[in-house]
Amino acid sequence: MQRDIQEVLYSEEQIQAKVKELGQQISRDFEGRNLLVICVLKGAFIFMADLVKNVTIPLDLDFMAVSSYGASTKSSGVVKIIKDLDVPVEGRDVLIVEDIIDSGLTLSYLIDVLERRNALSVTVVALFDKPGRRTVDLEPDYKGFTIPDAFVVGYGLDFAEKYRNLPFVGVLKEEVYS
Ligand SMILES: O=P(O)(O)OC[C@H]1O[C@H](OP(=O)(O)OP(=O)(O)O)[C@H](O)[C@@H]1O
Ligand code: HPA
Ligand SMILES: [Mg+2]
Repeated sequence: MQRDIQEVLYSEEQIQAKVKELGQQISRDFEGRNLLVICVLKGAFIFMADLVKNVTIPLDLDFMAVSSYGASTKSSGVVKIIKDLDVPVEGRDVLIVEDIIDSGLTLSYLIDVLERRNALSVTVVALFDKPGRRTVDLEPDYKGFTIPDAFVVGYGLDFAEKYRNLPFVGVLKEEVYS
């Protein structure tokens, strides 16, 4: 697995430090609110687990699974809901937890869905932001790292379902997917 990585962008330690910082910020900003944290599966599962351990205020959790990449390094452009939320979002302060914003299509679709369901507020935390590839104008409210225009894997992020279990994030060698 490690042999397929061209370059490590962020180590496990760097990621953990950033996640802690984000958790503390969110704890302060959402104090006294009716917080519902939504994990966007599958990619965000590790980030979500580490993040909520660093949030010190009460919260509810739910999961939504969406997919648009499949076994490609480019978005299909079609965001599919594979699993929907179990709870209504009406009147809730919703925090969407994403591993990465690339084209922005997944997030813009999700924000639209949650707003149409009358969430009180919709906020986004993304660990990685790849602004160079954006096709939809969109900025996360909380961001971990800005990354270059390369396909990355690890810490939940996959290529064709592999590499999610790497504890760091790195650039995948082009020969692996071309
Ligand atoms: O900004 P975008 O171009 O929409 O890309 C970001 C989305 O793509 C990935 O999900 P993917 O569709 O690969 O599903 P997965 O999380 O199950 O891997 C990633 O986890 C984000 O949800
Ligand atoms: O760079 C990426 N890596 C893995 N999954 C992704 N989904 C969008 N961009 C990426
Ligand atoms: Mg994926």
